[in-house]
Amino acid sequence: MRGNVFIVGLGLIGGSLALTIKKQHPDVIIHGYDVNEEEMNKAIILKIIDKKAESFQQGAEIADLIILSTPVLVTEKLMVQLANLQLKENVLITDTGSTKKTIVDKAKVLTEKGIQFIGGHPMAGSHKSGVTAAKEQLFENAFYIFTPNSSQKTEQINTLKEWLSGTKARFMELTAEDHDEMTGILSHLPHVIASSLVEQAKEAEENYPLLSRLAAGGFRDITRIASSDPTMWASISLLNRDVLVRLLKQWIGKMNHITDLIQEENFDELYAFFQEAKVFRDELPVHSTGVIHSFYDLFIDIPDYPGIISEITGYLAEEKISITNIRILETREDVYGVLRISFQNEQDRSLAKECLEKRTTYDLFIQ
Ligand SMILES: NC(=O)C1=CN([C@@H]2O[C@H](COP(=O)(O)OP(=O)(O)OC[C@H]3O[C@@H](n4cnc5c(N)ncnc54)[C@H](O)[C@@H]3O)[C@@H](O)[C@H]2O)C=CC1
Ligand SMILES: O=C(O)C(=O)Cc1ccc(O)cc1
Repeated sequence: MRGNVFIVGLGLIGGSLALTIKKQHPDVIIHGYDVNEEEMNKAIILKIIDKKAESFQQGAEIADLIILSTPVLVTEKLMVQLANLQLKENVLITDTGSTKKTIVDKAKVLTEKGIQFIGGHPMAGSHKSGVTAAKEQLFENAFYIFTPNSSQKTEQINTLKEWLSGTKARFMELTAEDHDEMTGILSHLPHVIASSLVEQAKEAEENYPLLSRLAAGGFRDITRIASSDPTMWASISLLNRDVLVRLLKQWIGKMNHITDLIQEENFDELYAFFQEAKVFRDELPVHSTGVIHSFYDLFIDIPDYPGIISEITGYLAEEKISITNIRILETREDVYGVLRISFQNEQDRSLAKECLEKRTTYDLFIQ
């Protein structure tokens, strides 16, 4: 592909898409725009974009492809602005927002003027934000959902898929309604719950100052996503509010029921509740990279002795397996610690697992 790609919102998602598009289509010029001047400058320094647009209008008017990767409430406003600009005749516009129904509805302001808009949502990411977190492999193997309207031609969708082929994502088409219902269940509701668990712990810390230090294991796993950007999540909660409010009421109903079971000391029904959840959770596909999975992490139960980390990284280095991050997750009361090593992709993680299985006796696991 050739031409000008204009990316608005140079954060984790905009930056990562810029990298994948440039890699796949080296002849294109990637123009970037962000209200935060610092993010734009970082994007240039890190070679994530080729040029800073002089303004939203200037970047939009020369573009063949426009990608809106801003918080969803902002995206809707930018769509209205785009409808009033002199865009190229065949420009294709897409977004990356985590909600789709209201955005696709808003697209009428564009389609009425003959401008093509196809809603998009790369369902991979992380709790990190900003252009410095951008990476080329972010979307590899993840689902990338499109929510075209009924009048959109296959040719336009195929053109968008071609632009985005460097993501190596698995493209899927859904209605905006189905998209918002499923992401509500898998992503938006869990985010609200994760943040509320953290809030509850924060309030309890006044009486139990040791609480933060003890927060490990399960609590950390279930609340990781509470570290995500608050502007992004407040916007998502408002735009998917009908679905989210319904899901929250359903969840509160379930929690009331569980509360009753606990109060009644009803072991059998509590057992059934935990058992059903375990069976469904255990059967979720492990290697998929939907909303549920976003990292290529390998966890290693290591003995706590000096030199252990260099021993492990040494084995990986000898087999030329690169790592992107390394962290001791928790120091437990017993002898073992858990080392988490992150890799760029599934292949590197499998090679690492094989390498360490061969060379060590430590327990390895993938979440
Ligand atoms: N973070 C994630 O894991 C995922 C996020 N998304 C969606 O992608 C979009 C972008 O998310 P992230 O990249 O994570 O956010 P981010 O916070 O890393 O980046 C968003 C960028 O938009 C910029 N921005 C805000 N208002 C603007 C405006 N009026 N004009 C130009 N730039 C503006 C911000 O300064 C920021 O640099 C959101 O709609 C989000 O719902 C989709 C999939 C995953
Ligand atoms: O960090 C995680 O696990 C996420 O859930 C990332 C994420 C955030 C928003 C999306 O719309 C899709 C993926």
